[in-house]
Amino acid sequence: MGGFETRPQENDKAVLVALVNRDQPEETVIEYLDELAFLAETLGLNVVKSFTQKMDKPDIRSFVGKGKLEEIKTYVIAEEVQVVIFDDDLTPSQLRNLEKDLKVKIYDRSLLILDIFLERAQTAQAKTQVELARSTYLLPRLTRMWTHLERQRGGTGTRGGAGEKEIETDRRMIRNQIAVLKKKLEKIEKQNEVQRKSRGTIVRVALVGYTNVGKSTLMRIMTKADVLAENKLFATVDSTVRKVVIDQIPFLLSDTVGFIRKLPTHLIESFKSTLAEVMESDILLHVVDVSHPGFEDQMATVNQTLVDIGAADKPTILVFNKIDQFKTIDEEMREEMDNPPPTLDELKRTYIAKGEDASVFISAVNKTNIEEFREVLMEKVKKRHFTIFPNYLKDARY
Ligand SMILES: Nc1nc2c(ncn2[C@@H]2O[C@H](COP(=O)(O)OP(=O)(O)OP(=O)(O)O)[C@@H](O)[C@H]2O)c(=O)[nH]1
Ligand SMILES: [Mg+2]
Repeated sequence: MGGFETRPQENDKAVLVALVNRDQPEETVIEYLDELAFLAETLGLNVVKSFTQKMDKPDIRSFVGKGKLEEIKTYVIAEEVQVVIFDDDLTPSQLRNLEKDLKVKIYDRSLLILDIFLERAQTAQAKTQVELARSTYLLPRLTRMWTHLERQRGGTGTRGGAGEKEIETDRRMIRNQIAVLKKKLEKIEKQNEVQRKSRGTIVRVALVGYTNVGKSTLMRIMTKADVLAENKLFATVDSTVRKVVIDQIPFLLSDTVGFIRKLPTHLIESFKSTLAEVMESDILLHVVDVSHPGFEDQMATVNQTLVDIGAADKPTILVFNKIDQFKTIDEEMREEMDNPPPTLDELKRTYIAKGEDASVFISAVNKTNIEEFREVLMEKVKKRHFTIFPNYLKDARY
């Protein structure tokens, strides 16, 4: 049959390609590649190898240098690799050149994330948002291959290479599609706004955090609701809001899409309305996977994303999750190391000393310290609640 499908097939063989900064430590590089592999595996791909090149800036023509490209090409042919995934966004011309040189599906980080979102989106709103972000991303990147792919996807199915004319027709089609999606989204957003307003004044708490840290698991514990939690990146793409009542005080708890490094900007842009739950909330629960070696980087990414969406100044509780998985290095080894990683106790002391935010250390899966977490949360919820309703308990009693 020949031809390519738009999206990689389950179990397609994939290789990863990333640039390494001269001053990046080895562990960071491994972590970043692991994350890219996790993204690819979330989409069902079979990652067989990764290539890195020490370079501060990508090559204008082909992202990696000539020699590295040859090396990748040799491997791709020998091992019958079907997809090559680049860790950074490719420019339209890099994409074209790489397609020409490697003759397999070329993906980049953004497109991978967009496709995961596309697969995961449940509600009409999330679906429309992802389609919009994806179309906006693809518009300047239409190549002969993509045009061919998108046509197959849309069922128009032209066989053989598409010409410049067809690319132009497809551009027009995608532009129209973008306009339609935008209108659709506006309509959905209006409905949602009405819904959000009709909830009245009630304290609103939002779970935020890097992807896969345990937000949905915590949501499930707090609400006993059936929320999907999975060891996959971006298990949650839609927002869920539930009412919780603790100590007679009601509040709304929302679970939403997780953040990640280099989240495509189009995606943030089109997810702004989903993130409205975060923007309009009174209190943030910033969940952190403390067992992840890069958790502090992840926290920085989350904080930056919160700044980007204008939600950085809210009262926040840092919830350090997965303490059951936290790896401690034994004393003897620790003494021999120049710069040993902190123990859990040291971490606790550091974050308590920082003191701007409340912090708790829990295991959502083992339900460790959940009581303490509830107390810290309720203290903040009550404070907010009584600012909104100074007479609440009095009214309730009499
Ligand atoms: N060991 C351990 N695993 C946990 C804990 N909490 C959650 N997990 C696991 O971590 C994985 C991700 O959990 P989720 O609740 O889906 O994470 P999330 O933050 O909602 O992830 P996204 O929706 O993908 O952003 C699942 O496999 C959970 O079972 C914990 O306290 N300890
Ligand atoms: Mg989730």
